[in-house]
Amino acid sequence: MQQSTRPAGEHCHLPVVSMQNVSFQYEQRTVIDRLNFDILQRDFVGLIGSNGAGKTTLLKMIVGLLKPDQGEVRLFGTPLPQFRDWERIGYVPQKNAFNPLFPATVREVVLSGLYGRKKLFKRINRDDLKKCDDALHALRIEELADRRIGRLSGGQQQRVFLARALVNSPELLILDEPTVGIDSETQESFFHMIRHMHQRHNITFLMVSHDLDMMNAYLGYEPAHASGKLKFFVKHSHELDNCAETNLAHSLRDLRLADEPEPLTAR
Ligand SMILES: Nc1ncnc2c1ncn2[C@@H]1O[C@H](COP(=O)(O)OP(=O)(O)OP(=O)(O)O)[C@@H](O)[C@H]1O
Repeated sequence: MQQSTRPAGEHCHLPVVSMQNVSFQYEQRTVIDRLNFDILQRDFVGLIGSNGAGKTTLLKMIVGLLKPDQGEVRLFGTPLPQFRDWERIGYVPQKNAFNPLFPATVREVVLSGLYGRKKLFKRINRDDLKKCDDALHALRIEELADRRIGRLSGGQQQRVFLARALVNSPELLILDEPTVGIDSETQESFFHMIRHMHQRHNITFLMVSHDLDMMNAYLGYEPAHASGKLKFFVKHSHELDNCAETNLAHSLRDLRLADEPEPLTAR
């Protein structure tokens, strides 16, 4: 098994996710086998693998929904069992499907991203509403704010979940096939937006996608690391030895899905 060899620098390349010798089994069947891999600040990691390769399982372990059978996961340097700063992480799970009768509005779903795991009953203040409006604006769904989530199309719901993941201005955004069910124009616009977020907004990405064209165009053709059937494609937002540009603007307000997406080309 290959080990990740990239250096973790001292400045803006500290490990955001660190996986050491991580294994996971479902009922005696090994899905992840002694994985060693670090995601550094401002990396964009594209995770590719065939159906059943263990991609979703890995993401669930990183967000604490599954516990590794062996090895250790650290988030921002803290062992996962002790990690509490969940607002630093935005997660968009795969295939969010809502019962049409589910009563929450789009605004309520996006606001629920602010509560995190420790502030379930937090009162909503003006600042929260502003953050929500900015997230709705970024995903171009302001006009859906008062609609019931269960009555939206799959693609519209997906945008709502992205807005929910962005509402805390997370440092790490984890996306599990985020464009499934979204039309191809919106997909291009979405990729354009996340590339922009990666390059200009100091966000680290871990994204599962079956869209090889997009992955290859942005992240190249050679995976930086492979483990079992999982392949990790990595692009850092700048040269690893040039951290001068660390203080980038980080504002949701500046983000917005483009009307006319730019063509998808490698930088
Ligand atoms: N709750 C579960 N119980 C038992 N086996 C499971 C469970 N969830 C997933 N698996 C199995 O573990 C393997 C990895 O599943 P996982 O969902 O992580 O794959 P994936 O790479 O995300 O696949 P896909 O591209 O199809 O989404 C699969 O063989 C799957 O059948």
